Amino acid sequence: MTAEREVRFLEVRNARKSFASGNRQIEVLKGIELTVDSGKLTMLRGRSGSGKTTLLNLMGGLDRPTAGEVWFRNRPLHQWGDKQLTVVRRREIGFIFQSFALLPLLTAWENVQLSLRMAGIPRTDWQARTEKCLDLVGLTKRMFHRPLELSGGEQQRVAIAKAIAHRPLLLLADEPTAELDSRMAAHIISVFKDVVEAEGIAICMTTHDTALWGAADVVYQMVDGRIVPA
Ligand SMILES: Nc1ncnc2c1ncn2[C@@H]1O[C@H](COP(=O)(O)OP(=O)(O)OP(=O)(O)O)[C@@H](O)[C@H]1O
Repeated sequence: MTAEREVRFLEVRNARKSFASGNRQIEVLKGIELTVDSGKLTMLRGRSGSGKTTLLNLMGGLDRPTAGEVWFRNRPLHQWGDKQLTVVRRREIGFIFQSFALLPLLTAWENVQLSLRMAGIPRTDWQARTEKCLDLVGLTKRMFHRPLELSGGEQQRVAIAKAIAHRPLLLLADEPTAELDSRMAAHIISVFKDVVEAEGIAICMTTHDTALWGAADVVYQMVDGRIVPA
């Protein structure tokens, strides 16, 4: 009898990723083992070039490993084609990148609403969900401002509201605090903790900001394409 495998929310198993550089292959991920759970804030720390973004891309189905496995809710993303990955990304995953990715001519409200429209959420749900998400990130009073009328931290909070609006189960954030001062960065992390608690989702973010690690439920440290004890 074979033992049943415990199913985790997101599992990366012995993942490798190489890129071609001229006629050489550069191995950027060298056998990554990692799990991410719902209701937890997970941080990936490591120097620039250690492979954090490459790993995040595998976890979010933006790219596939050269070898190894990525299981998301017990489904093998490493075996999936582009169409299936696009569907899972659109429905179940939210992304936040370093640059805020807000549309400059739209208000905070309109930016969040746009992501509901893109995700195919029924129009009748837009108002309540937009209000809820902007409230969760503490921007109720500024929801009719355009990005340029908001501070960097406020813009990033709009980006969070936008990324969680369609109720993803997993939120991936690549250096979400890199362009913010330490006070704003701490605020963004407290918003992440509120989102984890209020929505019960999993958040995995990369950061090299030492001051933030203490707020994580789980920290993985990356060195040169490998996970080492944090
Ligand atoms: N598409 C690609 N083609 C070739 N090399 C790549 C590609 N993507 C990433 N790399 C290389 O892989 C290494 C790791 O990059 P990655 O962006 O994952 O690191 P990182 O830890 O996120 O760094 P940073 O903190 O600077 O964003 C780098 O040396 C980078 O040049």
